[in-house]
Amino acid sequence: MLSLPEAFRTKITTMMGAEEAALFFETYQQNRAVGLRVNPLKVTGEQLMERPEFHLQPIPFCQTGYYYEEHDLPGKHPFHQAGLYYIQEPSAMFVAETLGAEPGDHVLDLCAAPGGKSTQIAASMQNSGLLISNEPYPKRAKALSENIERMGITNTVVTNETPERLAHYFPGYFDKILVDAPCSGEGMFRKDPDAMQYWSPDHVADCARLQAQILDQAYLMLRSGGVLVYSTCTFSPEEDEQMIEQLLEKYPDLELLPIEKSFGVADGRPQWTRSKQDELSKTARLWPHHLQGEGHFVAKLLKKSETESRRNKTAVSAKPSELSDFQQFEKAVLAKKLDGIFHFSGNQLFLLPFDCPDFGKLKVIRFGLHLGEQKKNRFEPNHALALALPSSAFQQQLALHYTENQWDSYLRGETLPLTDNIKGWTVVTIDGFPLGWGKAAGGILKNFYPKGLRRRGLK
Ligand SMILES: C[S@@+](CC[C@H](N)C(=O)[O-])C[C@H]1O[C@@H](n2cnc3c(N)ncnc32)[C@H](O)[C@@H]1O
Repeated sequence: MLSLPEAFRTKITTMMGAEEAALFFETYQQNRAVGLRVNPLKVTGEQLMERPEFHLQPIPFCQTGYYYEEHDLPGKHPFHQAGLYYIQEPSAMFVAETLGAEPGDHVLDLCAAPGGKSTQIAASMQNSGLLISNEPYPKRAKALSENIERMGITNTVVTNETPERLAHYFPGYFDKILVDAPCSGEGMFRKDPDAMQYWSPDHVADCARLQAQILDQAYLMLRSGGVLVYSTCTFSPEEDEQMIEQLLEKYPDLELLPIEKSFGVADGRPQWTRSKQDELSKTARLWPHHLQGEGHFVAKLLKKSETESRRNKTAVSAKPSELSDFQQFEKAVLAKKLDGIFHFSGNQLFLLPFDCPDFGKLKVIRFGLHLGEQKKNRFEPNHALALALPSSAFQQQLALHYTENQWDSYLRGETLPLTDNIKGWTVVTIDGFPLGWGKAAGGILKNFYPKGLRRRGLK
């Protein structure tokens, strides 16, 4: 049994009443449910359910979500490295479902690391349109960028910026914005007991102040007719219904949209606000005593007025003469031609979606698909390229199988023996799904699995 902060217990009991509070506290004596979200850019849920290594049950409030059993250890399976799924707390999966991003949209995920929701949003956009996935803390932005890469996402620019600087570049630009705000984390005490150490009524108030500032910038960046989703993983009304109450008072052109609720997803609680207006029950709460998942709050808003947008230039294309080494590589190694804006950042070549804007002086960690590096008179592919395409897009592959040991050696960075007489860049696959690059010469495959991702003792 977790020992919850006393002030938290008292607050919840006052808010809910003794009867409901008892049901709520009871959940802290039970194990939490664990989930993974299948990556539809690469695989279907049915394909994974057929595998004997996994014991999956659908999560009813997320189309691509599944509960797994703890002993399945999906984080250690090579399919994880191949980006076939993202391990994610089940309730968190409801948030991106609510945003409803579609192919062709311009979407901003303003507080995005480590990327659970961004990877879900990009999947629902089927890699078409533009997602800007932002995180202000550099280390967290790096983890976000790695997850975007692992999941084979190509329509996303990862930025490491403050909301204020982004708003300067992108006023009135986005069709959809997600603010999955930094919060007091009350809903994650079971998942992350350390969060209890930081909890205090003052911390709740500090979080609420920061959330209001972030929302001001998100509002500026939303176009007229655009949709803003705000979410937290906390129960405190100051960060939830009261935050939305204040937002609606400050911006009368925002309107709450209904959220489809079933399978235990509950209404927001207007009775925990000053105005008690019914409208606030359109927001959603996910409670651990109502469903198999942790605590979350979600609100969905529509912006009705115009914000003047700025004319963004389009990202700069590489000159045809700069692309000759890449084109030679493309012809020799890939089975299909790539299309989009080819863009150099230093000597790194990226492929951007066609209408991608110029990012000026903003700090960008990843521009769309990282194709590789222009070396002296040759082109070297990036890991991201192996993970973004299906195995059929490569001319040569070394096919590894889960039931054999070689995949473990590959992920540790070892060279692999070859039986075929192949030469040059080769994609390494695990049961047909790309894992990374190798380069064949003299009967062995030199390992190009990125050093930073190599692990010891995966099994
Ligand atoms: C709840 S977490 C986001 C989780 C993420 N959306 C996901 O699904 O994986 C909130 C994030 O907001 C970031 N953050 C903190 N201060 C911020 C600010 N002023 N503006 C934007 N993001 C901020 C935190 O570093 C953290 O990564």
